[in-house]
Amino acid sequence: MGGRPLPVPDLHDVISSARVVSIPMRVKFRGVLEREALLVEGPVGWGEFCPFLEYDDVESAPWLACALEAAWHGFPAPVRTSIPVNATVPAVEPGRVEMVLTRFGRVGAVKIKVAERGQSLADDVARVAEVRRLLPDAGIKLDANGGWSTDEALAAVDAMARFDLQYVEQPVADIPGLRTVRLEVQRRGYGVLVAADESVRRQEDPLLVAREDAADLLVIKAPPLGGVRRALEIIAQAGLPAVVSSALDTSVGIRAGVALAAALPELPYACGLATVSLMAGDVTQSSLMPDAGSLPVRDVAVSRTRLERFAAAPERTRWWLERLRRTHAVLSGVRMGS
Ligand SMILES: O=C(O)CCC(=O)C1=CC=C[C@@H](O)[C@@H]1C(=O)O
Ligand SMILES: [Mg+2]
Repeated sequence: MGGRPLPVPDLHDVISSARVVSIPMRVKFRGVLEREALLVEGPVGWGEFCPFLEYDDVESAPWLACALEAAWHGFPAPVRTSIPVNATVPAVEPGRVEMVLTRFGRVGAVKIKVAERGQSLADDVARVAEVRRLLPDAGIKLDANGGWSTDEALAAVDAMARFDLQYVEQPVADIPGLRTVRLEVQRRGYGVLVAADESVRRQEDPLLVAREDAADLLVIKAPPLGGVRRALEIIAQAGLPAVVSSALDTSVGIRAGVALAAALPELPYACGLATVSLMAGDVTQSSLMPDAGSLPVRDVAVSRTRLERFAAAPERTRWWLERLRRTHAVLSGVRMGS
């Protein structure tokens, strides 16, 4: 698809600068309490390779392409200087919502995790109600990570539309289900939109959801799509509004998301790029954290001291370097951006 593939640097050059970090989370997020990432330094800066641990090498290959783009090629020209961002509230109990929100400072929008395994609709309603109570004017979006059936998704929208929701992200797992939920929510007249996330980033064809008219907007993460340039192409071809979101990365990975959001011709919603606020550390002294609801579009200077402080245990470092070797082999076979 699209533009000229970027050359993949030699494994030796990639591995020689690789550093593995393990950063504790302040709040458990998607089951993760320690976020591990491998950072590489190339001729133009640092890149972050942090596919989730359960991903295989083929699924991880575009994540490496994204890291190598950042470190060896840099980013396309920005069209804006700051990016509006949302706070992200994990599936915590209502009593912890205020503490989580405090970490983000003043924001104009909040994304709330719902449909967590082991929790009920009543738990979701209580969490969303608490956010609405604390922030009466904020834009609210929900993210179910595909955790509902279509009936459950419709019941959830019935129960929570009164909180004035902007959109529900990936209410159900599959594309036909997403389309059903989208059309039925539209028919019920709630004015709540349906966004696709996993149906773009974990789908062999990231454009299928758009072709099937199954979503009103796309939530886009640069790493699973193979980097900023490739993500820009996919968004342009999809022809739908896009919200750029993080992969729960350090400020180095967030920088790629910021570059993507900065290069998009339109940016109608706050982006999910404030997640460094959920972490208890970073690899830079000047983290990409929100100030008055926005992130600046700027580079990130990596601190050697912090790479040391958060260095992963030797066996985890070995595991990541092996993963890097295997993924590099996959990527060299398919070429970046192809
Ligand atoms: O979009 C946001 O507000 C923050 C990022 C975020 O929610 C996610 C980051 C990484 C993994 C995902 O489970 C999750 C998501 O599903 O969007
Ligand atoms: Mg999501």
